[in-house]
Amino acid sequence: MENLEEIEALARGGDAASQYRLAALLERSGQRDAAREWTQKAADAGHPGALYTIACELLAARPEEMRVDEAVALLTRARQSGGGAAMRLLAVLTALGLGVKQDWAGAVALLGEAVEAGHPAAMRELALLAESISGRRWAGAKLLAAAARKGDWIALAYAARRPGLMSESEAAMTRASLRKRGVDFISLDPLTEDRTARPDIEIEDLVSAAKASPAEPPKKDILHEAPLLYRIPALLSRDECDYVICASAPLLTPSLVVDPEKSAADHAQYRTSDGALIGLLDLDLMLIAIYRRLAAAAEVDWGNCELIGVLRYRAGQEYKPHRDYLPEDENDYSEVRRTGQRARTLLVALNDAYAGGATVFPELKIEHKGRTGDAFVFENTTASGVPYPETLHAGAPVIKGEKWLLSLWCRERRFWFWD
Ligand SMILES: O=C(O)CCC(=O)C(=O)O
Ligand SMILES: [Fe+2]
Repeated sequence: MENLEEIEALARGGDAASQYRLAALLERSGQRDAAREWTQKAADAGHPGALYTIACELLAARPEEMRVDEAVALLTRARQSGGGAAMRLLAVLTALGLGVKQDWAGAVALLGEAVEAGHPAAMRELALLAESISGRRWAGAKLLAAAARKGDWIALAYAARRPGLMSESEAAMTRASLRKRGVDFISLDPLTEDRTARPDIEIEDLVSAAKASPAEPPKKDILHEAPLLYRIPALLSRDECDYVICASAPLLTPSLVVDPEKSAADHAQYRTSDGALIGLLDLDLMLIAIYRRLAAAAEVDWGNCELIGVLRYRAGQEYKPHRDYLPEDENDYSEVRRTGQRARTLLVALNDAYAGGATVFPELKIEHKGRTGDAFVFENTTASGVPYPETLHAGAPVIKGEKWLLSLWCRERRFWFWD
């Protein structure tokens, strides 16, 4: 039990760690204004956690109110006093080119710093990123195991199914406790494949592996021309798909869609799945590397993409027939004019252990159901933005199991919300 009076006395005495602690306790008991004041005091005293908290608030604002430069200044101060979370967020801003010059290698170096500072999520992120970019499976095993030992739940989920990273009994216990905590959206069953690990790989080598440019997407398999529809098998690996699922699972809410009758975002019966949008503060370098690969697969500039969406359909849930281009009415039209239409849609099957749930195009007589990691891309409009009504499509009802789908809508022109 913490003694609130004692913490408060220390906080009043100017101890930054106690000020930050007190702010957290006040926040938890709903005293937001008092919490904010103590966070500010702790930040003024240079506490990295407090500086990071305020920077996140500045970045969570609506794009036109986002104070990016101030956030970068706070994060830079936090980084100087060893704040791993700040280093990790600076890495994201550097990869995006938001408030700082865009620089992938510089971003990975910042992530490496966060790893050296012992930040558990950064350790898991670098391990999986290096594997993903270099294609060297298991290369990050040792770092992943270290992140798991520090309690990072995503690292635990990966480590518990990789043979040899934990003892059998430890792995079984970990799996049971993850299931109890509701982590049942990815399979925790041990993998059977051979381990080709190089368990001695060092952080430095992982950092340099992760700095490489992403590989070109594999070849496409064209299903229809004008409107163009194509498949790219195995665009993402299973580990990458599970990463997207883990990142979005805590963000799921009942879906919002633009109802074509009302042209307003509404909790409609139109789409009955749950959905998540991966926003700025949810991103990390692994997700950004995936994002860039998705844009390349959809053959659009990354800046033209909307946020990555993830949909989870349970048995009986569906996405009724619809078109992805935006209705040209007063609500959306100025935005459509600025960014262009939703010219292309990219879908990636994040899992495949379910029945039903195909994506169907009744007018084109095309039905698609991907294996885990397969991408499916279709044009919604001509190259000059004229809608193709025959792109009417639906996510058929799931009959058994859960369907997890990544959905990315791509505009004709630049879309980044924070532009
Ligand atoms: O669930 C599906 O298969 C279709 C999803 C979809 O149409 C969309 O995300 O725009
Ligand atoms: Fe759609």
